[in-house]
Amino acid sequence: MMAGHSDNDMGLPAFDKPVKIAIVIAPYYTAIAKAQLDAARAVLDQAGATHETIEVPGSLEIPTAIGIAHRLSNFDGFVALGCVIRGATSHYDVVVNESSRALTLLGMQGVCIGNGIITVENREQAEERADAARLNTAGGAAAAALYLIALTRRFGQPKGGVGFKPRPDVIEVAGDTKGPTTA
Ligand SMILES: Nc1c(NC[C@H](O)[C@H](O)[C@H](O)CO)[nH]c(=O)[nH]c1=O
Ligand SMILES: CC(=O)[C@@H](O)COP(=O)(O)O
Repeated sequence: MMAGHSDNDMGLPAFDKPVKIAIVIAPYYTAIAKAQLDAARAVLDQAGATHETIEVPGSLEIPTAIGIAHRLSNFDGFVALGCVIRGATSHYDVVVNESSRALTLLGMQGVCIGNGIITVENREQAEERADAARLNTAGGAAAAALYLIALTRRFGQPKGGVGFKPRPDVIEVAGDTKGPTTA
């Protein structure tokens, strides 16, 4: 799986338990969005992940939608897809900088997100990056989300005997340990 200008084909991680992904897309430019969606879905299907698609009006709403879905549902990770093309004002910088910053902040809190928001100067650059047969940035974002999920599962495995084990006859409720159960 190679994407963007990278020459490193890292392949895709393998999973022994199902992976559930949400693709959160801002279809601001419909043809670009379709190409991105097809590219991301192809990679997720190749990895055997299940996925559903959530649409929002613009890229600025993508982080909020991911935050809501992460808090209220049970996705293992997210693929953020959008396309931001510079216009005549500084609004481009707002959309680009704030959407990427918010996605990074969510990632630092442990949310597995592949960022496939295209940020470009013109339509031609957008088409080249959305095309799975060319730079395939959406496929790369899907792969990135899968890698972060694999990393979470790798380090999230139960530790082998490190630290104290709770006594089987004791139920701890929010730090207030109850005595042996009689149930
Ligand atoms: N100009 C682009 C936008 N702008 C819309 C914002 O993302 C946002 O939806 C609006 O400011 C309301 O909060 N969005 C894109 O995804 N791409 C653009 O080129
Ligand atoms: C990226 C944008 O927000 C852009 O489409 C807005 O265009 P403009 O700066 O000409 O208002």
